[in-house]
Amino acid sequence: MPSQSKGYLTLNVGSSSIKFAVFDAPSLNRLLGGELDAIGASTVLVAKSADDGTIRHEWDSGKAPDTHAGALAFLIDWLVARLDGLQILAVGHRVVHGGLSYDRPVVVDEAIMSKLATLEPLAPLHQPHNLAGIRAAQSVFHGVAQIACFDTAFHSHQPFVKDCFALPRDLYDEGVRRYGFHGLSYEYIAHHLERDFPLHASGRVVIAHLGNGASMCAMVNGHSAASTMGFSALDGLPMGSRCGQLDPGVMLYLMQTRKMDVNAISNMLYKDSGLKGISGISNDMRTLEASDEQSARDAIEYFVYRAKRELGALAAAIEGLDAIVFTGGIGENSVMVRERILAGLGWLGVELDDRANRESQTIISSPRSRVLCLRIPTNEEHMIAQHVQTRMQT
Ligand SMILES: Nc1ncnc2c1ncn2[C@@H]1O[C@H](COP(=O)(O)OP(=O)(O)O)[C@@H](O)[C@H]1O
Ligand SMILES: CC(=O)OP(=O)(O)O
Ligand SMILES: [Mg+2]
Repeated sequence: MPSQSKGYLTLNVGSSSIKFAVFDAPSLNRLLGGELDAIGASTVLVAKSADDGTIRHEWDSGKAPDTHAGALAFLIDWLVARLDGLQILAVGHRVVHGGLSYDRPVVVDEAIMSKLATLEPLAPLHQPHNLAGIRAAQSVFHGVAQIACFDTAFHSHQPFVKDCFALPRDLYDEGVRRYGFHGLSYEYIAHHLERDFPLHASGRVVIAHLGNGASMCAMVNGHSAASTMGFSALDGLPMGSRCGQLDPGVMLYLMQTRKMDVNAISNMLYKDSGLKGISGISNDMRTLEASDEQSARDAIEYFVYRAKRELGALAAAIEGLDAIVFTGGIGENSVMVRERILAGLGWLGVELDDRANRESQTIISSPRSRVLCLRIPTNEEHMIAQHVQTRMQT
């Protein structure tokens, strides 16, 4: 990396991955970026430098960090060794939950850290790791601004009916509402659409962010109008290891009949459900697609079924549909999942172009399709860097 220059570091700690990138300031050209993928299963670090050189780091058997904390500690050391004199002006962090208080990026201080920690129970697979990322960066980049960018911010300021639950009203006032997540990803896609598909960007779009965490967002004129995720990062679509939408009666049953306590239920819903729970094999779509087991097929079938169902519901919520965008680890990479979801949406005017889908082109619908279907890789790190730069300039 060029010494004497200045830049921003961004950290995006997801449920199965830690993505990172270093950007030059003020151009926001990416100097280095990559991810630690499949944390806990078969952690691997893959990164790309600005000249497109690929760097791959694998560990000897049994030596790979198998927790987010271990992966983070490794990554920070690894990054510092590669900065080569680059001055980090600020570090931007994806923080999934901003609660009622934070609807835009903030420079964190101790009071904010404490407040964000109170939201950990609403996103236990993310929020503690997001805050650990801030602590780790603080300990290496002394005195450098740590800026939290929130997944929830893109969905904030919805009208009452869109973010309430039909519960006693005082719970709403206390903050028990639908927040929605993956907002940095949706915001990035919204900008991309505005640039490359302006007509559709000003219309009604459903973005399917399908990764280890999965949600959909219905957008009207570039603004979030509805999301499948709610109060916590559990609701909506089934995910790698999270249940998605669940009848609250099941929770009562687990407590009353199985006598399960909060920890046991939390572990089940966050870590042992979704694709992993149904298949009994893996949370990872790659593994399930490669498996011949019936339970793996069941898990994929349920994922596709719920995706079609939620897509239909969101199209109804925004009274029509002009475009669908696939993004996230599954949305960007699984030809089969995209094909199967779209094959069930002919009634909405969707017509897939098989070849374009197989080739993972940007436009994957046929020219006759009434709804434009797109595959657009997300870039939460770039969105964070944009927020960081804006925040540093104000
Ligand atoms: N080539 C692929 N084919 C199918 N699914 C994939 C592929 N690559 C990644 N995935 C899926 O994407 C998930 C990771 O999604 P990603 O959005 O990067 O992660 P996170 O939710 O942790 O941010 C993996 O767990 C896996 O299910
Ligand atoms: C909110 C969420 O589920 O994030 P991720 O997809 O990164 O796990
Ligand atoms: Mg993610």
